[in-house]
Amino acid sequence: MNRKRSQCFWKVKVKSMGKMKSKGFLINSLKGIKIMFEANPSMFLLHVFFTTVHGASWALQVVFMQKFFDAAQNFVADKIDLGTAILYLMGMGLSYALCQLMNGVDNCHALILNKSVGKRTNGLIHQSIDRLNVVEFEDTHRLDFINKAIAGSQNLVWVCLTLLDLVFFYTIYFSFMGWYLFTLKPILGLSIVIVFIPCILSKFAQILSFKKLEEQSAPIRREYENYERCMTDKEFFKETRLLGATDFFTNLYTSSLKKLNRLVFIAQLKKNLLNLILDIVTVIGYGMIIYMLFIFVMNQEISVGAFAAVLASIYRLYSFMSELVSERIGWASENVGTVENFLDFVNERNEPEKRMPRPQKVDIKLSNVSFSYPMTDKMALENISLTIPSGQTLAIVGENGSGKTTLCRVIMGLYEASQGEVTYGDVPVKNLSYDHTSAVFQKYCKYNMTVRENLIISQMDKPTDEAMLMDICDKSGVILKDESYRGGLNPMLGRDFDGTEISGGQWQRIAIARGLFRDSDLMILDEPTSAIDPLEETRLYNDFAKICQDKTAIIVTHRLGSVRIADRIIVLKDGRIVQDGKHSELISRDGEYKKMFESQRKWYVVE
Ligand SMILES: Nc1ncnc2c1ncn2[C@@H]1O[C@H](COP(=O)(O)OP(=O)(O)OP(=O)(O)O)[C@@H](O)[C@H]1O
Repeated sequence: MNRKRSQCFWKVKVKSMGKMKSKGFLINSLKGIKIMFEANPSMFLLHVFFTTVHGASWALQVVFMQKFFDAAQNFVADKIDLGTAILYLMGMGLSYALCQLMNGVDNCHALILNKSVGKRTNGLIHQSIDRLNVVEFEDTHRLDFINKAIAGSQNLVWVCLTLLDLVFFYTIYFSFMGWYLFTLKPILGLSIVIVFIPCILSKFAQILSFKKLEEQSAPIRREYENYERCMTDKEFFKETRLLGATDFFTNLYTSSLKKLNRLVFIAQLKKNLLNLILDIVTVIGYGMIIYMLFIFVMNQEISVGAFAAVLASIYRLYSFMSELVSERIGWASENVGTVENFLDFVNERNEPEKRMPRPQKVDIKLSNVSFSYPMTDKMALENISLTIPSGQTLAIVGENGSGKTTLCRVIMGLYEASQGEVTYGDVPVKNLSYDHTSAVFQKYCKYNMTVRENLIISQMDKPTDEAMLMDICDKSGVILKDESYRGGLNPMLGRDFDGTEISGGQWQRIAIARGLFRDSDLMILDEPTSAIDPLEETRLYNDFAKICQDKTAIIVTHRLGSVRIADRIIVLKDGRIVQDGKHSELISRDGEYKKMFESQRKWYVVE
């Protein structure tokens, strides 16, 4: 059948498949087939038709081959004329041509079907990802599951096509051959089955042993891929080169690779030994079948045409059987787990959550809020009670790891509190959408797009004009007349698409401009100024205070020189609020804030 289309997908590595509780190939394939049918019913039915004709064309070829050889023998014996013999020859030629044509049509249509179904599966995956709670991305098991679901969305078509081919191609061909051989001589049908049994068993043994190999080698592969990244990845290689650590990583890489090669070598050795034994059994089996055929044809129990047709078909039967078991079913059974993940993932929540628009000009209230990240018992936030009146500028300060970023995310509703509640007015934040909220994160995105697109992406539906964008750039410290921005708002940023690479500080300013562009009633700056010098940071925060005059604003920073613009400062320590007040109040009391401020005093001129 030569279905080359699946080859590249067989290379997909599925990790920890053995740990997955699978509902099985049949049930998942049937569910997947339903999705394929719904994606494009006419194309799906056309594919079933092509596959059936393709299967039947191989059967037809066997019939025409027998007919032609019999006709040739009859022509030599003067029983039929040349015209009739040529007709049979043409019939055999046409059946061969039909086979090749259907092979091409079937494979090509499978690719087209894959594209069409791919649109639907990608759409389903994107919808499901859009519905995820952000905190789920912090859970590595959950991330693993999502990654497998994404792989499943790509594998679904090929896994389901395996079932369709099994029913509409292989079953048609094998049933015909079984019937054909049995009607010729029952012993022939039986002998072929006997020769195939060890072949099928050995293929299954190989699948199992390679599955085991995949499980054993997955952690080693991750290990050496990590060492390889440390030497070659854009993010790593400069520092690795500077540290002179390339040899160190090369040694680690080589030793992991050795471990992996050893595992693969043992598995390959077993496989080759098994194949050798199998080949011997098959050759003996073939020899016996050919001997039987010879005896039958000599005794005139079967015709010369039947002898030739069976001889030609034995190899094809074997190769189809081997292709079906080791390649198609082998690959499908390895990857059906990912399809199951995909089906589970897209069915998790059928209805998109309906969230209300976020109310504006209301107080934000946190009542006894605690939060812990997935896969850890440690509380990142503990029993936080806080009311942020509408229009207040609140600064959150504290040492590294005290919970500032986590608190911002809980306030925005990106993370749901493990205990307690966050409300906007009277409405729990979990029932609200993210509109009227703007945030610039510590780890902001560097979109490889134009300056204009980098800004307007925060609110695509907002009408813009050049002057407004220029003004926002100005307030965020994006100096468009700088060399980097030749072309004003239009130059492409980032190297991915041959754009201009700008400095870390410039990227941060672009991120701030993006945050400012979005219409918002709540604005959060989670330390987006680490790559900007302190004086420029102070200027930015002063501008920010003016922009946020009628908004609720939350700023997170380590540099206490900037927090004086805030109406109120809270100090976090180990996930708890330890101080709360204005700068002038906190500086006059002994406590965390004063300690932090004193240690930074040398940076600032204190009025
Ligand atoms: N993804 C995560 N999974 C588990 N724990 C996390 C995760 N992210 C943060 N934490 C933990 O939660 C606590 C609070 O982290 P958070 O990032 O909120 O602190 P922070 O005050 O913003 O730190 P920094 O000043 O370094 O940005 C820390 O103990 C941190 O180790």
